[in-house]
Amino acid sequence: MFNRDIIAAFEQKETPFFYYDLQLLQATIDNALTEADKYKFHIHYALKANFNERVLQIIQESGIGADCVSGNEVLKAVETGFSPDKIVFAGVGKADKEIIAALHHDIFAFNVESVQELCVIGDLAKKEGKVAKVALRINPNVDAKTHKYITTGLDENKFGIKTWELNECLDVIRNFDSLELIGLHFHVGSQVVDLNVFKSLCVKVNEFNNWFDERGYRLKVLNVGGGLGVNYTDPDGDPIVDFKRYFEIFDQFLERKGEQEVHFELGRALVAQSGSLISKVLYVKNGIKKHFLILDAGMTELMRPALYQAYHKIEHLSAKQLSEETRDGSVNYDVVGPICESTDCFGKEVELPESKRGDLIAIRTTGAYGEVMASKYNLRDEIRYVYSDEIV
Ligand SMILES: Cc1ncc(COP(=O)(O)O)c(C=O)c1O
Ligand SMILES: N[C@@H](CCCC[NH3+])C(=O)O
Repeated sequence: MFNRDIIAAFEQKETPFFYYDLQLLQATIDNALTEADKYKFHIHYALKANFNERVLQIIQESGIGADCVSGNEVLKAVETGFSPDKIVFAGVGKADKEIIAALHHDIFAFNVESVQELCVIGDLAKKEGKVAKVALRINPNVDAKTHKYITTGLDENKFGIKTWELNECLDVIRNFDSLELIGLHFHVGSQVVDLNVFKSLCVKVNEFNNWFDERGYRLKVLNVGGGLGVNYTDPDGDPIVDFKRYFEIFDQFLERKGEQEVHFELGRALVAQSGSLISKVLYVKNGIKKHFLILDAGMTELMRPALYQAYHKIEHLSAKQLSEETRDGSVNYDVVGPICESTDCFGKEVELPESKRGDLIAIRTTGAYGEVMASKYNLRDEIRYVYSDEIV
């Protein structure tokens, strides 16, 4: 991803910053759309993964819809130009003002997460003189086989409606003229790399689809959520995920009835590989048992390692500028940030070329859940970013 010219340009920039490869982003989107179009599948982009202005603009221009989890994300999607009839609003704790804002924008659908929320949306829509289109988010109890902190579709997770509450949901919907049931929504978790998980999800979706059909509800939309994982260990070998296989699975295993639409909410798979966090070595600390590389980026820029012990590939960019002969040997470093927390660590015992103050380091696959999860802790600088078309 990084040639000599790009690295030379990085050397002139103030670090840390997020670098976005917009060409890779475009290629990823194009590939996802090509594969989804084969089956007339609809893609919504999960804004929570990254709402950087230019990233979002490119996604909006591709015609993909928006999956939002807050009133502000709905507003951001509208401001960016996503058509309201392609905006869905999910989230386990929608506040009244967020629901009202979404109603005013006549969004495509609310993905409803509880019986109580259904009543609140029904009430608010009635007061606003609107009909809210709703999809019921059912917790399918499918194990996403991912990190326990990012699994969402198990009975013990807070998300979605439990199956034994579905009759009650139908009662509520029948009681409100201001509610229109348009579909079902599922999401099993994030960073799912075992595609068999999606086969199991399809089986569950079919069961629920039948359940509703038997009760006279031929639903317009089956929304199967997102969660498709990316390759964190080999970002250059595997820059675009296998959308072909992913969508094939849903075509093969999902039993659509009549004209039912299938909707996806992809976040990470669309944006993760196009982002890298670029940082400089501030200090090299050689201890008795450990060697530390202290970077100018920390958990405030990229929280995933501290939060989920997530792996991100760490690359020594300055060494790439040197010829083979002039490179020093390698050292195992704990690569850490400047934040006043011991969990502020990007990787332990990472084998890297022997490093010095000022060397450039790239932390890869940070286009998803990087910049958006940044914090001001320790009163850190605002996040900086650099786009590929600004430097080449
Ligand atoms: C309901 C819902 N939809 C979509 C997504 C997007 O997930 P991902 O970035 O894993 O594709 C998430 C996050 O996991 C989610 O909770
Ligand atoms: N933020 C998480 C994923 C959560 C996805 C939203 N449900 C991550 O970095 O992997």
